[in-house]
Amino acid sequence: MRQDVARNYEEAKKLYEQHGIQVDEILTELERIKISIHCWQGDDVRGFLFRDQELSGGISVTGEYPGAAGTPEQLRADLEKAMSLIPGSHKVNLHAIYADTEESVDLDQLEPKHFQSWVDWAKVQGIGLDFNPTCFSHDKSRDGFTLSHADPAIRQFWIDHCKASRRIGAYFGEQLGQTCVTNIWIPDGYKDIPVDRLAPRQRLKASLDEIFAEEINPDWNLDAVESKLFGLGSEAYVVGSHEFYMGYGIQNNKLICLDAGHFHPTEGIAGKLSSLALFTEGLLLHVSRPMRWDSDHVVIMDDELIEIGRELVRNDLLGVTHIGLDFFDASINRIAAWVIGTRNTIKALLRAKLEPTETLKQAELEGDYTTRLAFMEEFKSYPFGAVWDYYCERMGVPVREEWLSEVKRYEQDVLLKRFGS
Ligand SMILES: C[C@H](O)[C@H](O)[C@@H](O)C(=O)CO
Ligand SMILES: [Mn+2]
Repeated sequence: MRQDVARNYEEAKKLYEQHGIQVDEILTELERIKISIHCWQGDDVRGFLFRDQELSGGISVTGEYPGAAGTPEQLRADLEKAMSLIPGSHKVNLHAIYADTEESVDLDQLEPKHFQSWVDWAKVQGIGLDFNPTCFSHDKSRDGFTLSHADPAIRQFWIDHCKASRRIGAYFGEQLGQTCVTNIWIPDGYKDIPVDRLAPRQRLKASLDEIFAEEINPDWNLDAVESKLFGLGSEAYVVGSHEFYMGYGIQNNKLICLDAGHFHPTEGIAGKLSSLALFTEGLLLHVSRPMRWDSDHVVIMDDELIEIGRELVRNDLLGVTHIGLDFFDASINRIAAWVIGTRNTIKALLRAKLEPTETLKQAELEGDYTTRLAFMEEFKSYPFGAVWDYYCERMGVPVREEWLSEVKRYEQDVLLKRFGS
């Protein structure tokens, strides 16, 4: 243990302990929190199944930073490098297009065997896997509709893909001993104002009912549904809106996924957690950063992230919340993107845990809003950074910005040597 890090930690601890905040215990709790790291930051959401398909579905990756992973082996190596710089043991979130197979197989025919290399790898890493059907970047989603498509044959293709995805998720859960969350997001929607908003939603509801009809052990797989307000090309209407999935999820006992970029530009998700928690058995988050639109920028320590951390901690929601990341930036080193976004997410949780929650709640209850405001403001400059540094050192990952030189070295030794970089 580095002496400067240990010394700063001891000083910080004294300050927090004056307020009854048990820092050592908090660090033990922090170790247990898993963040689901999204594989798609590593290759700009291209996947391996259909390398010639353009990214579609109203999402977009911009930037030409060299070194994107081009094979499953490269993507896994990059994830390993990122995870070696992030404290704790986490999960990796896969999309169906990341199947690792020589077979030419379409989405509706996917089986667990097409992901065996991922499972083997996850076992070696000691991590869990999460999963997502890929309802975009495919010939059958070219007109922007999938599970709500008016053509029953196309709809059936996507239903079968989602059914296959749940079985793959269950296989992950069973093999790895960690529940897999399989999250359904579809891009379906209209660019311009529709006449019939109801019929596509009726079809989506019927498709979901068929997808979820098969009973799957909830210890292996949990289903989630992800809403959206608008996308590129679906500005006027999205079938799977927040209201739609909130209703569906509550009625059918599914996790409701809140993506931080899927609401009105100034609308945050933090304030929604306490309401949803009262009516659902669990939540899934896609921690992202919208900038003017659902731009999926790398997560930074901004007000929204701090507030999400606080809501999870203050309301004791960490036990029922699956925290996933969802951003993709190709204008910077992709491993750095993972490291920055994941470290920030964990750091925001630590920061929230280091607040005097009981004191704040008591002050609020007593109507002493002066104390509430004073404490909230003063704690913003308490030395949580010293606690974070100690946590990183204790977990065997680089302290502060020291991780960056590792990433730069990997870029020189590995990323820039990749074909096409
Ligand atoms: C690739 C992801 O599944 C996708 O980003 C989805 O979760 C989403 O947020 C779409 O806007
Ligand atoms: Mn998302």
